[in-house]
Amino acid sequence: MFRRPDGHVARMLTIAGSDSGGGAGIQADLKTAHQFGVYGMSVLTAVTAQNTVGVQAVYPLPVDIVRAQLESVRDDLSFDAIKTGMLGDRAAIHAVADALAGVDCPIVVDPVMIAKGGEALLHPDDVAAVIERMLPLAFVATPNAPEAERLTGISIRSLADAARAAEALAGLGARYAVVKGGHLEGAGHLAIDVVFHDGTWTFFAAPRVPSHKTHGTGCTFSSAVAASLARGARPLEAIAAAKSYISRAIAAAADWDVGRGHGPTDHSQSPVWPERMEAGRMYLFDGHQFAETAPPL
Ligand SMILES: Nc1ncnc2c1ncn2[C@@H]1O[C@H](COP(=O)(O)OP(=O)(O)OP(=O)(O)O)[C@@H](O)[C@H]1O
Ligand SMILES: Cc1ncc(COP(=O)(O)O)c(N)n1
Repeated sequence: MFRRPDGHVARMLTIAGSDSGGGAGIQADLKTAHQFGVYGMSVLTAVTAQNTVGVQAVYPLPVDIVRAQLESVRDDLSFDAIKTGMLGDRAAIHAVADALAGVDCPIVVDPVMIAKGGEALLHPDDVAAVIERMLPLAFVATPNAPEAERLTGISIRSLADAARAAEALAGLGARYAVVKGGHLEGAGHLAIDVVFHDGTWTFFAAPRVPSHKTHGTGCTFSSAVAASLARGARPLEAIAAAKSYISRAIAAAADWDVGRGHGPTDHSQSPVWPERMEAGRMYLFDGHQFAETAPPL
C-alpha cells in the first residue's frame, strides 16, 4: 500500500451502490483503489441485481443504515479522499451530504443517474438534490455527457458543448468539473474528457477503443481520481492518471468473454503517473505515455 509522506497508509472511502456483476459500483471502486495501492472502504447506499446485460432490480438501503455505516468508518478510520457514486434517492443524498459537510479531504462526486442499459439509478425528481447538495461539496465532479446535460440544462452534442457544460458545473460549485467524453461518439476517433477549473479548460484524450466492454467505466474513472488524490496527487495529475488507467482497462478487456452484454473493464492495469500537467493544454495518452497536443478548441 502507498504511504503518504508522513508514513500513513493512503486510504479512500467510496459511498456508492453494489453491482452484483462486479464491474461497476462499489466493486469497481474497491478494485481500483487496491490497484492504486490505496486502502479502500465502502458505504453502501443501494443493492442492485445487475449483470452486463442490464439492471434487474434496485433496492435502496434505509437511510439509517447508510448513516450508521458512515459513522462507523468515520469514528475509527480516516480518509485521504472520498468518492460518491450511485446514491439512489433524495433521502440518501441528504444523509450523505449532511455527513460530508465539514469533511476536510477532497471529495469526488460522480453523479450517477443512468446505467449503461438505460435503467434509471436515480429518479429524475432527485436530480435537484444532487445539484443543491452534492455539487457544492465536489472538489472534482465527473458526470458523463447525459448527466452533465441534466445537471446544467445544456444540450451536449459536441466537445464545445461539453466545455460549456463543464464551466456551468463549476458555476454550480464543483472546483474541478470534468465532463467525460465516452458518450460523445460523434466527436471522432478520440475519447476526450474536458476539465474546467478557475477559468481554464484542460483536455485529456485517448484513442477511442471500438469496444462495448465499457460497463463501469464511469465508476472506475472517478474512483481512480479519488485514489490518486488520496495518494496526494495534484488535481490535474490525478485526472490524468485516471485517464491512463481507464484507457488501459478498456483496451485490455476488449476481447474478454465476461458476460453477454456490456462487459466490465480489466481493473488489473496500472496507471501512468504523469509529469506536471499544465492547465489550458490538451494531453493525448497513447496507452504508454502522455503527449501534449494543440488544444481542440
Ligand atoms: N470506447 C472508449 N474508448 C476509450 N475510452 C473510453 C471509451 N468509452 C469511455 N471512455 C473513457 O472512459 C471514461 C468514462 O467515460 P464515460 O463517458 O463512458 O463514463 P460513464 O458514462 O459514466 O460510464 P458508463 O457509461 O459506464 O456509465 C472517460 O475517461 C472516457 O473518455
Ligand atoms: C451500482 C452501480 N453504480 C453505478 C453504475 C453506473 O456505472 P458506470 O457509470 O460506471 O458504467 C452502475 N451500473 N451500477
